[in-house]
Amino acid sequence: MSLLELNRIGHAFFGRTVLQGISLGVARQEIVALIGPSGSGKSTLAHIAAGLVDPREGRIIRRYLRHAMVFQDPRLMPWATAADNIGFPLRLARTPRGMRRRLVADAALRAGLLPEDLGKYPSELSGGMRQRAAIARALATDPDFIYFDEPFTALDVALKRRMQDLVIEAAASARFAALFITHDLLEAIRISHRILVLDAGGRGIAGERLIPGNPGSRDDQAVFALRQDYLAADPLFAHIHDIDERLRP
Ligand SMILES: Nc1ncnc2c1ncn2[C@@H]1O[C@H](COP(=O)(O)OP(=O)(O)OP(=O)(O)O)[C@@H](O)[C@H]1O
Repeated sequence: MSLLELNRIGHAFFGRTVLQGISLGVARQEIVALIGPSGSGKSTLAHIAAGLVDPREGRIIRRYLRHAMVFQDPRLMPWATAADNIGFPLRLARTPRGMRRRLVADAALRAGLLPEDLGKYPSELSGGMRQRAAIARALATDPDFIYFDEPFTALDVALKRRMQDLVIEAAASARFAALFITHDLLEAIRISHRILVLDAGGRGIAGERLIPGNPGSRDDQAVFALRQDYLAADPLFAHIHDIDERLRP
């Protein structure tokens, strides 16, 4: 049974249809990448799935216990240290201070932050460190589902790769499921079990591909080769680099 189920979701902003007839499911411990052209409604769909936006149509079934979100912008509070940022959702949940400190330290370690980084303010952290703090904040509450909304788009290639590995390792050890939104096909192939492609005109899911092997077990050559195959020969991926506003009627 899926942890997250979307049934025929539709949405419009100011009368303009953004999403139509979107149905998808994410199983326990499954990482599903959602890919689609810029403006095709990926973020809107993640916001709807997470309950931040009410859809105009459709039904959402959430069977997970706790979700967390990681956005492209780390969204850290500038006046709070990394530790206080990471611990913020725990504070909201009234987790006792001692336990909070332990959970923050553990999440920070898993996200690749050093103990000395925890006392720093966001302005004292690099872009990569800030994103690590955002991931640590997500991991701290021990979610069984995480929404990632293009979290690494702003990072350079080498850092992006390290952050992808971090997510792959964290997902394997903490056993969370994820909906991972990206417009980077290579990232989708590296990180996910399954790729869903949004229709370029917003009319549902155009199709899906199961990626052979498990995230973390695929060698680079296979990942690059699969990306080449998809881009060169698979019609499902023909429009993923379009800007959909130009395609819409
Ligand atoms: N709050 C809003 N009010 C009005 N229009 C919106 C709002 N949020 C998104 N849109 C519009 O809905 C469409 C889909 O936006 P969305 O951000 O979901 O797409 P996306 O696929 O995530 O794009 P990108 O890959 O560029 O981030 C866009 O045309 C966008 O301008």
